[in-house]
Amino acid sequence: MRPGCGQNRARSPADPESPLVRYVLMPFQFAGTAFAFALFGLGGVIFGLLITPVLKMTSKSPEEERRRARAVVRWWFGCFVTIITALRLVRVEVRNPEALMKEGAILACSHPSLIDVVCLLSVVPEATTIVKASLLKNIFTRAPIRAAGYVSNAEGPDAIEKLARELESGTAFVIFPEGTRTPSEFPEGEMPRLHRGAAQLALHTRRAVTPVRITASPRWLTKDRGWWHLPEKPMMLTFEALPEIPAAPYLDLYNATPRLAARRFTLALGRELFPGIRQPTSSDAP
Ligand SMILES: CCCCCCCCCCCCCCCC(=O)OC[C@@H](O)COP(=O)(O)O
Repeated sequence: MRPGCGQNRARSPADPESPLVRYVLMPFQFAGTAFAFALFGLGGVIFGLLITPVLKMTSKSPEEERRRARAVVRWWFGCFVTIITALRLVRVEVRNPEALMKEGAILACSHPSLIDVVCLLSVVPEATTIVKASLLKNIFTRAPIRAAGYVSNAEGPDAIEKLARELESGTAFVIFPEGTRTPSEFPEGEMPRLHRGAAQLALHTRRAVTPVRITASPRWLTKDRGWWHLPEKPMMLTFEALPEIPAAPYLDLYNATPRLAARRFTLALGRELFPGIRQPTSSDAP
């Protein structure tokens, strides 16, 4: 037996990792991805021109309008994931979907790829999220974001109350505590510094946070490389909801020093999202 032949197993012609399939597929993947992104943006424009007015005219309340807008976004994101999966660029594994379906859950996630948020919002039944303020100025994304009532990261403390009401009504909240995509490499072996919004919301509402460890391999649609750097084999995107971090053990501290409680809570979250990676130094300073 040749050494290492376990790793170099013969590939069937249909194997998406075989070089032949890769070279035949690549032009289709390239064109298909460009098409899917164009479709994504076009969807955002059509949303503003057609869907928003229709939702306004046919919904009985602003809540219903928002719920239906979220359903449209969810469906559209599902279509996008289907296209990208059909192009053999991504494979999705959701380890415990039931944890993502829970009403009123705070889902705090790592963010290895631009597409993980699209995938997650296509899975969670009724969800809100925080978006970069710039997306509210972008003509391709602003209409659906407004209609779906997603929260801008430029909003102040009022957002906490708004989100607390949403959680109360059963809406889940998807948040990426890094505030940006997870870097390809951790500088100096330290995990990124996490924002404390998820912890603050959990402590304010006395709810648990569900850490959702999202991993991607090989990485694609990262912050440092354009979408045209297609992955050599389908990116395996894995979603794993971990045991909830309850708010209760932090509430006494929260009543005395809210900032410190939020910091400690966030450290616990970081340990779950990035196991074995060192916390940023001085992040537990009072
Ligand atoms: C016909 C239906 C049309 C629907 C069109 C959908 C377009 C809606 C856009 C919703 C945006 C989803 C939320 C994204 C959250 C967000 O803010 O993502 C930014 C980060 O990931 C990346 O940040 P960075 O790594 O710093 O670039």
